Amino acid sequence: MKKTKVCVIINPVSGTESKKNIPDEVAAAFDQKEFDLIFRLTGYPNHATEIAREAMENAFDSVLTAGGDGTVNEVAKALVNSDTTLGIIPFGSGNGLARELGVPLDSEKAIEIILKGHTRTIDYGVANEHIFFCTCGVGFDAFISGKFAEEKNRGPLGYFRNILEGAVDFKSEEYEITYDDGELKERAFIITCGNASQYGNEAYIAPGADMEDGKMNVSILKPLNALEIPQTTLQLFTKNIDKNSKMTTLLTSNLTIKRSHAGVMHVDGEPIETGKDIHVKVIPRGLNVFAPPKPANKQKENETVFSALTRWFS
Ligand SMILES: Nc1ncnc2c1ncn2[C@@H]1O[C@H](COP(=O)(O)OP(=O)(O)OP(=O)(O)O)[C@@H](O)[C@H]1O
Repeated sequence: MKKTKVCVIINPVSGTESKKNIPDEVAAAFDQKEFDLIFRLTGYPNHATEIAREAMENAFDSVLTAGGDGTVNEVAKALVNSDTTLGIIPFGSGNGLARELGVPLDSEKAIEIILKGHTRTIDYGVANEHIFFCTCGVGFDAFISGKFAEEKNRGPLGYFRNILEGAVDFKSEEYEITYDDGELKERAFIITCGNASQYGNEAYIAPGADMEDGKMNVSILKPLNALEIPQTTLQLFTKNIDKNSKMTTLLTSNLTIKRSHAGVMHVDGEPIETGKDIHVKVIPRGLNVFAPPKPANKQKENETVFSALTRWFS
């Protein structure tokens, strides 16, 4: 019988936890009579894309990634529109795609999900030729992603420190936005295109987004004053930010953002320098990924502060 070929890509620097036991954990879980396993460590940024492309060209059935959203993005963008399935063993700081798909953050349970073999085929987005799976955008979040890229502490504390420091330096810009049903001009603190509903870390910037609807939810948040920040932060973590009076939400498959000068945007949390104009589109159902079945009613459940805190600390 032909064995199933599985390539496991490990990013040794993502997140805060050690990955040294991952090869043993995966090798113990997969029956070697059924699976051919190879393990590869990434040595530099974008190395994961090269490894995943090689695996795809060599007819690997699946590529598993032990890393965060940056590594998942690097692997997944090599696998789009192919028969090779992505598996996620979350080891990042934000783990946005894993959380969005209901993949457990515990590595043993994530491996179980992969072994169960249930897959989903999700949409992905392209922003000026850069592929994303969760979110891309401009404004404060892109500014913070640039600061976080230089941060040594990759955990949530590093994020919080950068957010607090960034709030002092950041200036909102004016944008012209064209989407499927019209156009608008807005000064914005954040413009986020959500294929997924969250950035990662359960921060729900686009609570209504669905990864299988062929569309993105665009969240445009106007500049906030100091008194509005606590409530907006609470709404971000309780899936209620779409109710904020400063938020406009668009549902679209294409979007153009024009700004007065070139600058940074983020793509799945990674900062990228790009031009004045940003074109974003959704490619429907382009990535196969191991995940638990989608809940029957993926209507967003609003959360209480208590349930959000429980999720964070559990
Ligand atoms: N050997 C390496 N040395 C330095 N950087 C690497 C190496 N291998 C991969 N990278 C880079 O590490 C970066 C961070 O990885 P990743 O995004 O997976 O983790 P994270 O930022 O901690 O998690 P998350 O994106 O979920 O917040 C990626 O941009 C990737 O290109």
